[in-house]
Amino acid sequence: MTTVCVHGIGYIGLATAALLANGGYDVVGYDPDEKLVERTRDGNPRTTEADLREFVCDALDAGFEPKTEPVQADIHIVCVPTPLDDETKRANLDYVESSGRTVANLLREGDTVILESTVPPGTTETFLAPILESSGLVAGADFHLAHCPETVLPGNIVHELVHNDRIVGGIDDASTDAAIALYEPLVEGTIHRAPDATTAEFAKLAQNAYRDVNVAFANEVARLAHDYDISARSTVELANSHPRVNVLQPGPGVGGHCLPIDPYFLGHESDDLDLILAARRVNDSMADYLVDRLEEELGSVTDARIAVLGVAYKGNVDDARHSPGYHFADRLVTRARLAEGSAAEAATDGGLHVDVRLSDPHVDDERLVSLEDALRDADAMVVTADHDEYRHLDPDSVSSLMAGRVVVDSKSVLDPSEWAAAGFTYLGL
Ligand SMILES: NC(=O)c1ccc[n+]([C@@H]2O[C@H](COP(=O)([O-])OP(=O)(O)OC[C@H]3O[C@@H](n4cnc5c(N)ncnc54)[C@H](O)[C@@H]3O)[C@@H](O)[C@H]2O)c1
Ligand SMILES: CC(=O)N[C@@H]1[C@@H](OP(=O)(O)OP(=O)(O)OC[C@H]2O[C@@H](n3ccc(=O)[nH]c3=O)[C@H](O)[C@@H]2O)O[C@H](CO)[C@@H](O)[C@@H]1O
Repeated sequence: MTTVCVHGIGYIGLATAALLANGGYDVVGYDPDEKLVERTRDGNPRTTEADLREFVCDALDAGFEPKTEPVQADIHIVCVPTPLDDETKRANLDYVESSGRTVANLLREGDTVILESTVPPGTTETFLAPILESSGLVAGADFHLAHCPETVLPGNIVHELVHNDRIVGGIDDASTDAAIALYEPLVEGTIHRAPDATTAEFAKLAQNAYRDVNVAFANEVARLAHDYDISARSTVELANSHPRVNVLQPGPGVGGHCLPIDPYFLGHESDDLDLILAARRVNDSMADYLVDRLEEELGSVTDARIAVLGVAYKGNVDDARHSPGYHFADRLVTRARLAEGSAAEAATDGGLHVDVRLSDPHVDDERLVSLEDALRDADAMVVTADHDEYRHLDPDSVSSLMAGRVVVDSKSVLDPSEWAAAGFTYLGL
């Protein structure tokens, strides 16, 4: 039986390991995080996606072994984090480097190494290959090496893992063949053969930058529509009746640990980011824009009590990385401080000058309070994630808790006429 060692069993690695184990491969999932390994081994994986939980439990029954030690294997799959360095806006490849060294120590002639982490163009060939070659083996000649980017959508991972198309790019044809042979029996989507690993890396980043740019377009349209005092939601719906137009939905900004990061990777060895950087700026500025809208209504946010509903980066997920909700809360605090003094004072001022109550039914964080505590005596309610729970909020019950009657619905989850009928000033995007 073909043996596989998946390096990193976080969100992507765990699902990939489970897919392979359920498909008949002999799979070890190596992760240095002892707690993660223990709870995964106990059938309690760190996920709120019910079908992923079941998928992992099936994999454990099929022999999948989570371990804190890596093992030799015919195929090594690297699924480690690739965060963005906030200062330099460059990819931090430290985890890829250390994982590469681990694999180099285990590598045997004829093995295959697949990098699934999202990386800047050129990483597989010019960064990972030399690290693996410290084993004394030569990439292409002695072992196969390919990039196979992951494109699953959080919230729908098990379905997309099987049904999405895949892009596979090896450092040579034999490497591409070896990687395709691994996924082919398990995947129902089409497997696309990239001309090389760098093209596969680039294509993955282009997909995420494309989506980020398109959300930025929707956000700009929403801001323009407001200037004409018309509804962006209706505008987008009408514009999308054209057969070749599909404007996305405006929102409080773009979160998660892919879309706000991956577009910068495209500029790793190039100065030519322009539109893509502008889109990043537009999306990041949505939090300030929402504070502006709130100030237009409240006069000032200083000393206001604001209930922020939803700190997950999008609806019905528990992930709060690069969360628009938290970003909005930070901008509220900064604005309230600025109103109290100079920018220099604001930077050092420990006082808050605004009472921000954060709430989210999906996220586990000690800063969060219950929905009722967030809304009690609040001057305004701001929805920043499209959780299903918020679609069913009853305006009369909310009204009985709040002091003010202002609602900002940045994700279009509420019915504007229903909230207006209950006496609220409804601010949408
Ligand atoms: N989450 C997504 O939606 C998504 C989708 C597509 C691609 N990606 C990409 O996949 C990669 C992994 O993302 P994720 O969301 O699974 O991250 P994650 O943080 O959930 O998991 C990464 C895991 O790697 C482990 N790890 C760190 N160093 C290691 C090492 N040297 N050896 C073995 N394990 C190590 C960590 O302990 C962690 O459990 C990233 O490059 C990400 O950009 C993520
Ligand atoms: C190209 C693509 O599809 N890539 C996906 C993406 O996954 P994701 O979960 O990050 O993607 P989204 O669901 O788009 O959410 C991102 C943010 O954009 C906001 N948003 C979205 C649509 C909209 O109309 N208006 C918005 O405002 C939303 O609220 C949230 O904050 O990256 C993963 C990792 O690489 C991929 O694997 C996965 O395929």
